Amino acid sequence: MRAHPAGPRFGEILAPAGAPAAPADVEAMHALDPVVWPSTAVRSGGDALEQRAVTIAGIDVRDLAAEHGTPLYVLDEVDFRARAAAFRDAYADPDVPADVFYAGKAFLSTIVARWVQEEGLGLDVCTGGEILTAVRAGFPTARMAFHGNNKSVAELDLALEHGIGRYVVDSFEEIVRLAAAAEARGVVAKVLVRVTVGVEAHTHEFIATAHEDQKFGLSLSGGQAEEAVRRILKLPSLRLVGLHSHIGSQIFDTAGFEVSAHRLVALAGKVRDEHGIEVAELDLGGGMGIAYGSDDDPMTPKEMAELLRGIVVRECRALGLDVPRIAVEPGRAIVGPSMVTVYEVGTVKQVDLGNGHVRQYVSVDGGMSDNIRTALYDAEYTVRLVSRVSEAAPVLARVVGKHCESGDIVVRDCWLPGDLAPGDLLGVAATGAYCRAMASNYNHVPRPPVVSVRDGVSRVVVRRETPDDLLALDAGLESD
Ligand SMILES: Cc1ncc(COP(=O)(O)O)c(C=O)c1O
Ligand SMILES: N[C@@H](CCCC[NH3+])C(=O)O
Repeated sequence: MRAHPAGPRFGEILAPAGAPAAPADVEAMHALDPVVWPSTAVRSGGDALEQRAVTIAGIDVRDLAAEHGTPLYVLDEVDFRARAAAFRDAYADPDVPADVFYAGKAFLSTIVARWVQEEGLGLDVCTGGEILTAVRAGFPTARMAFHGNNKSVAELDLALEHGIGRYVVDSFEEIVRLAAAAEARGVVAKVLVRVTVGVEAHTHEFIATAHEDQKFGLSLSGGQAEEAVRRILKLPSLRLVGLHSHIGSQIFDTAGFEVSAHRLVALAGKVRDEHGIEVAELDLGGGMGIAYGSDDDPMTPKEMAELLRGIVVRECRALGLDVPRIAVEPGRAIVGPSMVTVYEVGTVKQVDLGNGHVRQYVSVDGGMSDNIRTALYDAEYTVRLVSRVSEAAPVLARVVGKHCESGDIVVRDCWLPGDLAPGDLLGVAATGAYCRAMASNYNHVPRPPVVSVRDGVSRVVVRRETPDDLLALDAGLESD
């Protein structure tokens, strides 16, 4: 392809220190790496460059933007279901029965809960709000597990009322609260003890959860986990079914899972020795990493399942334990890659970095209110011009939001065509997990909708908030 007449030539552009390498050619600048983008995302055919917009499930993103507005989260149903099914199949070993719970905290709506049910998965919930969403979807409550370090009495009662299948208890206080609530209802709650296994997971500090100095779980090394088992076994309204550990999120290094599985089985051995009972279930949590960029190389569900099964079986044999039922709770690994956020470009501004480089600040119509992950965790994303293809040479760019905050960054360092202009659409890949779920109304910005796409048809999953929705929360000037 020919280079843009006005700009530098492809292949001759040097990136400043710390920035990714510039794309080698027009194709690379527009490529949709299947590792990062949902499975049905492709550039449409046609020779004219403007025809080569991105389609998802056969729908042109320009049509999606025209119909639903921007910013817009586009959820690829086929991709979501395929990932859920891949987890289900990976853990479907007749010799070692296992359950896969989709972690609804990553993203939950009634439609998504229905897909999860139809694909044969269970559901991990951690608040009353998530429970009510799943209940509204008619999700079988026996296939739900209730997590959280500070479940309120009201939430526990709500869960018991709906017959939630598992309670992952996180503190001594919760054991007392849950036992009392179950007793008052005349039911027996099935519980797993959330164990802090003391693993330093290799991920961002804010999303690591099994090292000692944090709020989740009952410490293994401090003896609290064993003490929790003792207390549960004394309470007739609770039934101990298992042990649970979740080491963190966006993890690539399997060593943490291995150590965690090893320590949970060792604890199961101690429980057997002290109480003469074998725990029936071992839940190893979620946290499986996904590719946000082409360099990320996550394990497949199958590889991960084989690894975890292997460890649990081996360790149980060594201790003479029956192999318990295994569970995992992937959230990000199912919904993360299935969603793309589509933004419209507004202001484009150039800033001279003083080192021979210029940075193009590309402002979009959303930002940290629909994706807080870059600001919060230094997360990295892949962005593409999705409404057309451009032959302009790439420029070092930063995609920023519209909020009153300089840290309002969506994609910190990327290369985008040098002719980006207001009205162009950008797509940010792999925004399914913890983006809409953690969205806010900062600066009174209404949260974007989630629209699912399949076979050329789009469907609103969560509608767009309106300024009226936000104003309705304001008590107004009249106090009556
Ligand atoms: C207990 C528990 N299970 C599952 C998950 C899901 O994690 P991920 O979305 O990284 O798979 C989380 C979140 O980190 C969690 O806290
Ligand atoms: N919210 C975090 C993950 C935490 C998962 C819940 N324990 C993220 O966006 O990566």
